[in-house]
Formats: sequence, C-alpha cells, structure tokens
Amino acid sequence: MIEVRSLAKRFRLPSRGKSPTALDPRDHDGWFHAVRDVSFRCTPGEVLGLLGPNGAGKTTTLRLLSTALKPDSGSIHANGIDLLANPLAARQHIGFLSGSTGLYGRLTARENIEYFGRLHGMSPAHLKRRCDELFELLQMHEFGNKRADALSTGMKQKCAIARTVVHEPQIVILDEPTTGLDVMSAKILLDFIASYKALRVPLIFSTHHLHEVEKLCDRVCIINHGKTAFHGSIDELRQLGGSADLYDAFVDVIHQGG
Ligand SMILES: Nc1ncnc2c1ncn2[C@@H]1O[C@H](COP(=O)(O)OP(=O)(O)OP(=O)(O)O)[C@@H](O)[C@H]1O
Repeated sequence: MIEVRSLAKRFRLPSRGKSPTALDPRDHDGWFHAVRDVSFRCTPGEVLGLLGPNGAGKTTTLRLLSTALKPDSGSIHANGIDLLANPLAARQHIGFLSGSTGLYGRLTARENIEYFGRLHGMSPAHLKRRCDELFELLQMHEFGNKRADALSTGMKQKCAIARTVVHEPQIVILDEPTTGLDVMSAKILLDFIASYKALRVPLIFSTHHLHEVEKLCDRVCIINHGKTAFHGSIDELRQLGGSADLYDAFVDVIHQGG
C-alpha cells in the first residue's frame, strides 16, 4: 500500500526578468509551488490513475514518490516504510518508470533488462526466469537481441517498462506509460498493467487517456494546479460530475477549480 498525505514541492524561479508563469496561482515570491497539497492512496490489488491537465503536477508528484525529489512537506508511506526517513529502503520496494527510457543504447534490449536486474542483486537463474517471463508478457521476443539505440519508440518503451519491474517491485509507478505506443502495443501494456491486480501489487500510473482510466483503474486522483481536486472511485467521479461520461466528469472537476 502507498499512502500520500498533503505533499508539497516548490522550485526556485529564475531571478531575472518577468516570470513566464505569472498567471499561475502557484507562482509566489520567486518560488513556483508545483505541488501544493496532494493526497491519495493505492492499496494492494488496486490500479490508481493520476490525471490532470498539462503542468498540473503529476510528474513532480510521481518523482516525489520515486524519491528522485524530496518534498518540502507532507508524508509518503510505502508498505509501512516512511519514504522520507528511509529513501534507500523504500527504493527497493518501488519500480518507477520516468518520462525518459533510461536505456543504454549500445546494449541490446535483453542486456539492458539483465543489467538492471543485476543492479538489484538478482541471481543469474532468477534473472533469466524473470526476463523470459517479461519477454512473454510484453511480447518482446522479436527485438530482444537488437541494440536499444536501434529500437522503435514503442519497443524502447516496452524495454523501459521491463527494466522498471525486473526486480518484481512491491509498488509500481509509471509516468505516462502508453505515450507513443501504437494500438496493439498499448493493448499489450494495458493488459500488463491489469495483471498487477491479481498480483496484489499497488500500481499508479499517470495518463491523459480517459479510456485507459475507465478500463483499468479502481481509483482516480485528479490533480489541478498542484492540488488534489478529486480522489475516489470511477463511479464516485461520475456521480460528482453528474454525468455518466467520464470526460464530462473530468472537465467538471477541473472547472470547479479543484
Ligand atoms: N525543476 C523545475 N523547476 C521549475 N519548475 C518546474 C520544475 N519541474 C516542474 N516544474 C513546473 O511544475 C509544474 C508541474 O510540472 P509537471 O511536469 O509535474 O506537470 P505534469 O502534470 O506532469 O504535466 P504534463 O501533463 O504536461 O506532463 C509545471 O508548471 C512545470 O513547469
């Protein structure tokens, strides 16, 4: 289970010239409060969708969860571990896919995944079994022996996801995992995400695609201007918006100002 309470993170703005973000309510006194008050939880067997307009603070929130950034205030607990007090211990529990694939171009797809598995201390036999399993689940056999720098966008993304979860993390966090994927690759990935429910591993992913949320998510967190504007089930979101259509409900939440 991962539980996030009242998370906040600000960035120092460049001191010279007029701020390009002057119209954003998060811009104060030379600081940009990218995340102001974000709370949500994701329990075992749940998939949580993180939604919000461009610039809302989704990636910043996920980077805080991954321990790549340290929050200014708030708390994050992952499987009972206080992430801020024990970032190293928490990192072993978490698999985080960021916007960049982070692959080594000169290594093949398989070598990349094996490399990250070794970094996590996996034995050769365990690593081989896990790679075979991921190649099957993500349908990567066709390009396993191709160098990463020669892979297509979709192939790279599958490879990056495999490397994120090679060590069988107990919490999975994916930042816009389906970006750049064709319909068939996106379906493979969405089925892969859904498989985490049966594993009872909490999975959080950010997306702009409401149909993915409708299909996969048990719970939704909508962030607007750095604040949680909605946190609840898909049905609760529909009721809040007064519409069966998720798109209308999402727009209503954003217009209400969060
Ligand atoms: N290092 C930084 N320094 C200053 N501002 C930052 C920094 N990182 C993010 N921001 C600002 O914080 C806000 C939130 O950015 P973030 O990337 O979290 O948004 P997002 O919801 O993921 O957007 P998108 O949907 O476009 O990916 C943006 O206005 C962004 O410019």
